[in-house]
Amino acid sequence: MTKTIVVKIGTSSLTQPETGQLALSTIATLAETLCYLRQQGHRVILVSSGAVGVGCARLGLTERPKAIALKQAVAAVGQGRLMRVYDDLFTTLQQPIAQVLLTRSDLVQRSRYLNVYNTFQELLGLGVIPVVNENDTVAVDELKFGDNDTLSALVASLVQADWLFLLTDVDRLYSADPRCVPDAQPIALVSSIKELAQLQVQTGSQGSQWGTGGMVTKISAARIAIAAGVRTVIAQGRFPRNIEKILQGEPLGTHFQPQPEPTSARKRWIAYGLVPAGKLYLDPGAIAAIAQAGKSLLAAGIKAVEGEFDTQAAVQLCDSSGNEIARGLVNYSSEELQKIRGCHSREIPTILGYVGAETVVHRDNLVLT
Ligand SMILES: Nc1ncnc2c1ncn2[C@@H]1O[C@H](COP(=O)(O)OP(=O)(O)O)[C@@H](O)[C@H]1O
Ligand SMILES: N[C@@H](CCC(=O)OP(=O)(O)O)C(=O)O
Repeated sequence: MTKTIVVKIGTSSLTQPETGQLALSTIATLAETLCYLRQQGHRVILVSSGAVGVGCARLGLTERPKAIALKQAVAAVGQGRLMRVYDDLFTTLQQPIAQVLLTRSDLVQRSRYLNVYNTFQELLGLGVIPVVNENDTVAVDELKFGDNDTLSALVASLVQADWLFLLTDVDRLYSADPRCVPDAQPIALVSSIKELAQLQVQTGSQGSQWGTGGMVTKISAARIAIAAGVRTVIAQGRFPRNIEKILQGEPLGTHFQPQPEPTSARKRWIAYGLVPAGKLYLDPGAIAAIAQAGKSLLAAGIKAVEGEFDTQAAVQLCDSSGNEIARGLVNYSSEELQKIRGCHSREIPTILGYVGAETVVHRDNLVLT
């Protein structure tokens, strides 16, 4: 049966750790594997990092640049080289590919989000393998995916993929970073988001020398993807053929089982496409109402408002410690919410001088995170 498969490969797998030069045999095997999947009739998307790493190698830089303008310039050098290599390999295998460079803002605006969706559908319908990366050269800090793990999960969610493979330089997720904790325990299966929280995996904050985000971003990417119904696997990038083995049922890597009832496409856009513009701190009663009873958020349950935003902005709904419980689109601006927070809905017309919505976030616009 045709499956939609998103494969993300990180810089640490695409380049030689010692020199930063391209790991050509890995990339060639990856190309062969993805072509094999296409021949099996699957729809395939590759999310490839490496623009900054390859750009550094091309320019003789020995460290990942920290200054934003330099990083953006280096990415512009590396992205072209990377695509050249991919196109040579895939063309040899008679497989057309496409370059898709995205920024966060492409997913924020609903019309652009739908446009990106349509473009992916057309490319996949044409039998093309889209090669996706963040458009590092133009991305601004406030509107960035920041790492390709998140980007790949958002792409997998957008196209409603069946599988997301996060290929990296370790063979799976461990209870702690195996580089620092030699007796860290391998984790084969994570069966729910709740189980993931209970496992209390230690990730450290750092990835490998050239990678961005380490395991933290892979775990949060897995969370986004499984909520969208996408089975996610963290696996070793040096052996791309393992993807075929995993699809045939071999127990390799760490599997994250998808949520049985995926969140709807619109709610996924609210939760992960939009960038939250503020925070609403809720009292325990409001948290129980939205999280357990599936109700809308009313002004009475809001204790504090953070940030400045207009009506219809996306905001985070948090407990008193600031832990996010849900996201939603607000029916009032931050200025209005400062006046009506803690009040009963029937008082709103008197306080604001007009009749507004009864709810602050309607349950149709609210998604638990
Ligand atoms: N709990 C953990 N299990 C496995 N690897 C971990 C863990 N915590 C941190 N890591 C580190 O994450 C690194 C992979 O992240 P990163 O360098 O960003 O890879 P990539 O370039 O593939 O995105 C591994 O090399 C490993 O040292
Ligand atoms: N967009 C950046 C990649 C950022 C990133 O997430 O890198 P990695 O952790 O290696 O997957 C690049 O192409 O260099």
